[in-house]
Amino acid sequence: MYSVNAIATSAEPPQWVLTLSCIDGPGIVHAISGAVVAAGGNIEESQQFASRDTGRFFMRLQVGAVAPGGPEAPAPFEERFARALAPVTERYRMTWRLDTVGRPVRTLLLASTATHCVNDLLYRQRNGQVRIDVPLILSNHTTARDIADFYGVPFEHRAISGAEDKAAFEARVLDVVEEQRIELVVLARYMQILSPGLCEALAGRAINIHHSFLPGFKGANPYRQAHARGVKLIGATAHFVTTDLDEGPIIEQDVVRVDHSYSPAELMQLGQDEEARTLRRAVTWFAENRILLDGDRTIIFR
Ligand SMILES: Nc1nc2c(c(=O)[nH]1)N[C@@H](CN(C=O)c1ccc(C(=O)N[C@@H](CCC(=O)O)C(=O)O)cc1)CN2
Repeated sequence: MYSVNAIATSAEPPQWVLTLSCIDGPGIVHAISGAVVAAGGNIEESQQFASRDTGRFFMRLQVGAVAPGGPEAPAPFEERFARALAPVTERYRMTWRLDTVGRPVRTLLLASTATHCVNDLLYRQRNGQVRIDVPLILSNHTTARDIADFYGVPFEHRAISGAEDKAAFEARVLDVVEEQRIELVVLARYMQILSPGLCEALAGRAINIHHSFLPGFKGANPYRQAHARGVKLIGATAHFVTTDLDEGPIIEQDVVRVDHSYSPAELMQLGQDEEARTLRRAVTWFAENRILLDGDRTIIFR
């Protein structure tokens, strides 16, 4: 299975990022770098990992084009590279993806009442730190509308007060994903549990920010649980969304020290920065093709 996304995005010479996985074995790196050279490319960044758990090999390459191609009319680098890769990907039965470095990822934000993660992502998108395009914010509350208006991002409110509303909301998510060619759905403190059907449809392309250091304190009120438990560290966890609540493969986590003097409200206040920072990193790594899945675990090439 492979895909090629190649839209040039800036004046700098274009770079490509190749991510791949396959059953581990000898000669993979040699074969891949040979394909880069054959296509007239230069490896500018390379990371790899062989998983003893699953016996699979994972690799991320960032490649620049050096040679314009052969004597005949030069084909674009991504075509030359895909052609050179074909025998290698077939021989090793690879799952691979070729993308352009810096290409903004089409991202749908889902929100509820909390706005700090939406605000942070739109601010970072605006200043070019997070390479995403956000065609829509979809929310079951109206709280984030002002922030969406400030950043000029379309906002759609659909209230949820029962199962029918929830099903309609989820149907709208799927419509938007198709209509807007969405590559990533971000649950930016979206507080409704997604159905198994939607989780399956969005498998590997929906990221949630959970407001605790998982696996501790699952559910909707982790700060209250943390306060009651008297923890000395609180945190946040960005993970892929699966049917099992707060159980999806973890992408990034962060913590901050607290003590007995913090009320639940103060823990929530303090935790907002951790949540925003943790989600920002996870979305950035997704946009830069730095996340690969090894079963229920992630490999992060950062
Ligand atoms: N299928 C999944 N859906 C969602 C996940 C997930 O991991 N898998 N994460 C949540 C986010 N979340 C914690 O991070 C969370 C959100 C909401 C709830 C919850 O109990 N919600 C209640 C309604 C609460 C409300 O309306 O405020 C419910 O849905 O009945 C627990 C955890 C997002 N979705």
